[in-house]
Amino acid sequence: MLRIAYFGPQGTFTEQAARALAPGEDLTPYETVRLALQAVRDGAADAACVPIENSVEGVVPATLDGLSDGDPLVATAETILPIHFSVLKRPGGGEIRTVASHPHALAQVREWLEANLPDATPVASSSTAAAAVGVVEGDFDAAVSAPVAIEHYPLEELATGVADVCDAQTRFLMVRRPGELPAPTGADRTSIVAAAVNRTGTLSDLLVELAVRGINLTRIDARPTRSNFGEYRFFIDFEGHVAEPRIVDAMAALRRRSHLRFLGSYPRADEVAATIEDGAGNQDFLDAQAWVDAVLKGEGA
Ligand SMILES: O=C(O)C(=O)C[C@]1(C(=O)O)C=C[C@@H](O)C=C1
Repeated sequence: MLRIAYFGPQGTFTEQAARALAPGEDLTPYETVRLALQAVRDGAADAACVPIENSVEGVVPATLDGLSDGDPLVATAETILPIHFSVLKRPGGGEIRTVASHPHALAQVREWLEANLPDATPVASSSTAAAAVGVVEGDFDAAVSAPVAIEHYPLEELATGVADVCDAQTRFLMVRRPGELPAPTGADRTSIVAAAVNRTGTLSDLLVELAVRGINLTRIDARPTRSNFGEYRFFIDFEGHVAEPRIVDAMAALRRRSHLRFLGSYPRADEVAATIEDGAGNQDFLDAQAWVDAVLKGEGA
């Protein structure tokens, strides 16, 4: 049985994602994303499930920083969950003066809180489930939690199906120590982080390497390097798998232009097939390479 670390405690959306990605495996909650990733690096877990981006609030900084620092880890799978919340309180309970949750969750229910609990003070907690634990322990009066949290904690629902944006989604990754890659499916995503020198055109030079090969971006984010003010790392997701000739070509070019870390090639949860531009398909790259090989052997021109 695989040992799967996940961003917990029990009852987070991430636990739900881990169950979807690794059904029947041995799941262990860790209090922070960093600790879940560390468990994989230390060998205490075979893989970790962590949130990466939300359609309303954007990226999860702890995950980006956790993947770019420390020993390399690579994503082997992703899943996307619809996000709507339950607001939980102690049974009976009294006035709701504080309402706690993960900052991403609070940001996704801001309008609901203003309309329904205008006098309650929002308080940030390490996860949606940590907020539920805090309510059980009397630290807060209510928690904005994943619907499954009610199964883990002796709380009652003040409201369910809460979301300012009704079709909000969060994407989660399963990451491991580098090893065998998942096979290409034709509907894959590749994730990288690139640090380049601070000079005019650096970012555009990186993006051009993808654009000229007809490779479609699915996400780009910048995070500070944390060492030199004003220096950034670029987290780039694009369509395709590193085992494809067109992606190999792009990765080699990016590697020449930046300090590059490969963060994985894995099947897309939405199964959207990669866009292939005319003349930029894998066979086009293979044919071009075969032509160059023939030239080198003196067999063609
Ligand atoms: O706290 C949780 O339940 C999580 O799994 C984290 C997280 C996030 O990081 O965005 C996941 C989904 C929701 O968007 C809110 C919180």
